Amino acid sequence: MKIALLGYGRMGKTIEKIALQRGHKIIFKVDENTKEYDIKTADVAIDFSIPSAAFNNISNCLNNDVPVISGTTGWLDKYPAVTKLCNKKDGGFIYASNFSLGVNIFFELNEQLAKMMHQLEEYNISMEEIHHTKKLDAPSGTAITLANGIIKHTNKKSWNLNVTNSDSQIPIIAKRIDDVPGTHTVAYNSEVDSIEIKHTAHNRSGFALGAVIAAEWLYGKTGVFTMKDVLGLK
Ligand SMILES: NC(=O)C1=CN([C@@H]2O[C@H](COP(=O)(O)OP(=O)(O)OC[C@H]3O[C@@H](n4cnc5c(N)ncnc54)[C@H](OP(=O)(O)O)[C@@H]3O)[C@@H](O)[C@H]2O)C=CC1
Ligand SMILES: O=C(O)C1=N[C@H](C(=O)O)C[C@H](O)C1
Repeated sequence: MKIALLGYGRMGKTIEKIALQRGHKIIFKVDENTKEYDIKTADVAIDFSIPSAAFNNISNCLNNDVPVISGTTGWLDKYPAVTKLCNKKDGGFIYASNFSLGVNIFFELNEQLAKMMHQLEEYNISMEEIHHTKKLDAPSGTAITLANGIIKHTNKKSWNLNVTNSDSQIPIIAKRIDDVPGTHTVAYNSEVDSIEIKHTAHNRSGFALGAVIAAEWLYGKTGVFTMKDVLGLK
């Protein structure tokens, strides 16, 4: 496939390596300084840019009939508008807060655990995410997906960043340390014990491989999809 990379930072560069290994061509790379490009020449676009740029990047692809994958976090207030545009244009779109296979299994595990824990009032839930110091958004998109997975199965109504426990909210502690690629922990603590599930990314290759697999899967399809569709977890 001819792939356009919208965003050529840490993730864009890792995706390039994996896409080339899998026999794809990178036809152009867009960063903050790219003035003009013709998105129509791409078979598929992969957006790993910045929160303020993602919506325009995605809309430009959909308006030009180019299927698009986005892993950029921190722009989801505009997700309903993207869904509407994608359906109107009969385009193809996938967003995932985390494209790695391991995290998508972790998402399933998190929901199963939440279902098991929600009757046990003696346990307090909390979450922690740790990322590198260059990260622009907090909490991470992955932490928000995990929180939504818990909200679906419990009486928690929302999440709260860096605030201690409350009955209706899930506290998420966000830490920024050196070059940590991404570590997420969901913990249930009682007076007598703790249960924790944790995913630790050792590098960015898992995110990048998942994004390229998602792009391969999306090519030739129309609709708004998630990694559950790509991985057959539905
Ligand atoms: N879903 C997932 O699996 C994962 C998601 N992410 C998310 O992906 C995003 C990118 O992460 P990362 O690569 O680490 O970030 P980087 O800061 O390393 O890269 C961001 C890139 O976006 C570029 N950029 C800035 N403005 C625009 C624009 N208008 N159009 C296109 N590109 C632009 C930057 O250009 P310049 O260098 O010129 O400023 C840079 O190349 C983040 O939102 C992060 O949270 C990260 C890992 C996994
Ligand atoms: O910014 C990052 O680096 C990452 N962002 C994603 C997120 O916000 O969840 C995915 C991963 O944790 C790395």
